Amino acid sequence: MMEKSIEIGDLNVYIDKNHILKNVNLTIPNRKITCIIGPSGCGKSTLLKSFNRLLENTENVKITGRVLVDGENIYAPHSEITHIRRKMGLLSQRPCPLPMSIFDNITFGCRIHGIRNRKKLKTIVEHYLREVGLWDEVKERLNTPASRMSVGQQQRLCLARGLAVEPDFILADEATSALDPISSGIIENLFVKLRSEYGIIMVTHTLRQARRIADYVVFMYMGEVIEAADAAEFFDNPKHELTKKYLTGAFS
Ligand SMILES: Nc1ncnc2c1ncn2[C@@H]1O[C@H](COP(=O)(O)OP(=O)(O)OP(=O)(O)O)[C@@H](O)[C@H]1O
Repeated sequence: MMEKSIEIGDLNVYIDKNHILKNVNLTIPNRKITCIIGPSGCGKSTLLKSFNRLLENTENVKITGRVLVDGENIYAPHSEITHIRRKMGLLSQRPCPLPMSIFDNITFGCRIHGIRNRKKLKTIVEHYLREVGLWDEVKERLNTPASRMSVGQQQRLCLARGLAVEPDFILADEATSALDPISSGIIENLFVKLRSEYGIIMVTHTLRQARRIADYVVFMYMGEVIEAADAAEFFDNPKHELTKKYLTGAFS
């Protein structure tokens, strides 16, 4: 089977006439952790949002170019948004559990996609809570509100909720920056475990985090992709002057 990937071609994004993403050409590999790094405001989140058409919620946005997910241009006129989003699990900076029980949080997406059988839903809940290492912590209180969990647990719950709809990719926007070091480490370790099954794309502003877990690195500066390479190559043998400066901490 052909490996799924995200291919970005001549992607330009304008917001209020500001040129935010400048002619981005890039292939994001599947079954690897890709870290998008670069200084604040360089367009990391905008690039991530372009992968599941989240930018369309922004006012005065204009997007040109292609994003091919699994060979399909998600910006083609007849492309359907639910179908695209199903391929992408999204993890935001702050955990955002739905205002319902732990159980219902996990099954929310499945129910939208038509799974109603209670026994099947129970199996799904246990499977994905185990996948994120939460089962033993919460199995006795599946029907209590998710909001009562700790922030770190909530973030793992949100990850489990995303996984439950069986996406191909996980998009994580600084998904550990609001967490304490222990919870943050748990999420990092989960990403490392999950990369055998999913393409994980994470925006991070900590270079150290990228050094710890990235397989592939995309370095952006002022809306442009300056350099994209396998992590070992990127960190040990950067090609571009700007990359070298960024890695030595000349700017951050
Ligand atoms: N909704 C919006 N309206 C206007 N400008 C926006 C909007 N979203 C992003 N921008 C602008 O686009 C540029 C890129 O923003 P983006 O959030 O993608 O950068 P980033 O690299 O993720 O930054 P950070 O690391 O600070 O989160 C910034 O100049 C920002 O001000």
